[in-house]
Amino acid sequence: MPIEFGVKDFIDILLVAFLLYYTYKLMKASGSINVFIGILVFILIWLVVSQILEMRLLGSIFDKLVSVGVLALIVLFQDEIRHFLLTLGSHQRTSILARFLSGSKKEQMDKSDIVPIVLACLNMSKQRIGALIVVEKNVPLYDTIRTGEIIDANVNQRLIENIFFKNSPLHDGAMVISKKRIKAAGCILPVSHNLDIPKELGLRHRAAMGISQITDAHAVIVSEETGFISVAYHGQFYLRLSAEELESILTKED
Ligand SMILES: Nc1ncnc2c1ncn2[C@@H]1O[C@H](COP(=O)(O)OP(=O)(O)OP(=O)(O)O)[C@@H](O)[C@H]1O
Repeated sequence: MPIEFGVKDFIDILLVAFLLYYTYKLMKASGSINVFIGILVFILIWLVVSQILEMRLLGSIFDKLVSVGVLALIVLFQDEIRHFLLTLGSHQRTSILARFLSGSKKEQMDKSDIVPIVLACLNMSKQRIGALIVVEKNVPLYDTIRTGEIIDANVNQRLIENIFFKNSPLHDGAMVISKKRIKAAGCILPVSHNLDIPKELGLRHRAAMGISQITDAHAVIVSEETGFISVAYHGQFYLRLSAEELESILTKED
């Protein structure tokens, strides 16, 4: 029987390849690449046992494992799946639809909101005051805001510095800036388990990376140890930034 191969099959293969590549990238970023390889090896053995060798007993055991395995994978990779869906939902084209459905207006940060953040970071960097500031973009940060103390104030350089001052009760944890307002401080962020993060970067950096992997927020870090200013964005670090570089990253549209 001749095998028909049309444009539809080509697109089908291309989409599967893209899906596999994206899964690989997500798992690499979250440090679970070995699980990805394990799954591939399992699928390969399953195909050989049940399709090529046609071993019925072992094949039926593997079939059962595969049907339960899909559920297990959803539980195991809920963060990665969430990130994938968030990335889809926070893409510029789909965010218009998301905003329409949620009824919230887009409030773009302008220079007058970004400059106080940059100046505060610069001052804290000089004084070696540790800070972690998450700037919301398209994906709402309600869950993160709920873990901290609500402030709801205008973005103000002195207020930012005051909050992160060592003896301030809210200096621990992250500040969240949303819709041109300092919404909350002392917030707890999800810590990234990525094994590729350099050992010298501690929990503050890992927490910034964590939130940048599951949302499209900018997470600005001022290191207490070195005074360096860095940003985590879309699962990538931009380290040792100057004030100008920080301003340009925060101003940049997706
Ligand atoms: N999950 C988290 N969410 C929010 N803030 C966190 C989280 N984990 C740690 N932090 C903040 O980071 C601080 C600890 O920073 P740590 O010294 O471990 O990190 P670091 O990346 O080495 O930063 P630094 O260079 O400033 O020392 C905590 O005091 C806390 O304020």
